[in-house]
Amino acid sequence: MTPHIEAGKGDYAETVLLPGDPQRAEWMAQTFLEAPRCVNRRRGALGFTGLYRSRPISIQSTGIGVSSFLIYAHELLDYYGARTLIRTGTCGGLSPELGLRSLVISQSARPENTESGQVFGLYGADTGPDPALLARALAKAAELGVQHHAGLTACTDIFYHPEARGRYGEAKALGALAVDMETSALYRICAHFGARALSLLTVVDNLITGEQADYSERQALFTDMSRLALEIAVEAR
Ligand SMILES: O=P(O)(O)O[C@H]1O[C@H](CO)[C@@H](O)[C@H]1O
Ligand SMILES: O=c1cc[nH]c(=O)[nH]1
Repeated sequence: MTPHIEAGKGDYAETVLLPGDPQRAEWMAQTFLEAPRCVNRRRGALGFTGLYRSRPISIQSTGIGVSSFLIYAHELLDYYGARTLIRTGTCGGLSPELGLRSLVISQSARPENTESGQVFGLYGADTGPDPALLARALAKAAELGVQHHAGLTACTDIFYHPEARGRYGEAKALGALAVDMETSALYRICAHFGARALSLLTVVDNLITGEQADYSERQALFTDMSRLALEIAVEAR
């Protein structure tokens, strides 16, 4: 076990899907995995291991923001031997085309994180997803007929910001599609540990139009993202 995870060594698969929300982790495990087993309940950060297409896959919730995310990612990579981390997160759309339920494949993440951004400077240059995982995601999405947007995403530490909709000017000028609170950390920490990373995000609100998905209806939005992540995961070796 680790300070934040009660599972034993060997309880996690080498490939771990990472939603922020523990309820999404539970829904994904119960909906898509065969014989899902809960391996972590500590602090309510639910984690599960089961089978998808006969291959062991884990799903671990990571909480909100880089600080929480890095604790789970670090312990999975450093102690549990995870080699592939695929985030299945939510995000806010940064252009009107990114309506509710749009699926975003993050091809690179621009950090607006404060302290963690400085610490990540110690880890080396900016980085993105594993190229092979990204290529597989694009191919699988096409094969499965899953509509998606692939491109730059922004990553922030601050959900409620005084500048509200006026934010992300620079990122938007660079073409950023959406914003979340963990993807740049995922790409950095996996590069540091020599592991593979990819971030898939579903739009649950739009910062330009102001539309928002109701929490109670959200799970229905996550089917495409979850299936795509699992189809990519079973081929990750
Ligand atoms: O739904 P998750 O995966 O937690 O992702 C997004 O939702 C949270 C904010 O509501 C942040 O963690 C953000 O990145
Ligand atoms: O980080 C996030 C996630 C969802 N919606 C947002 O506006 N930001």
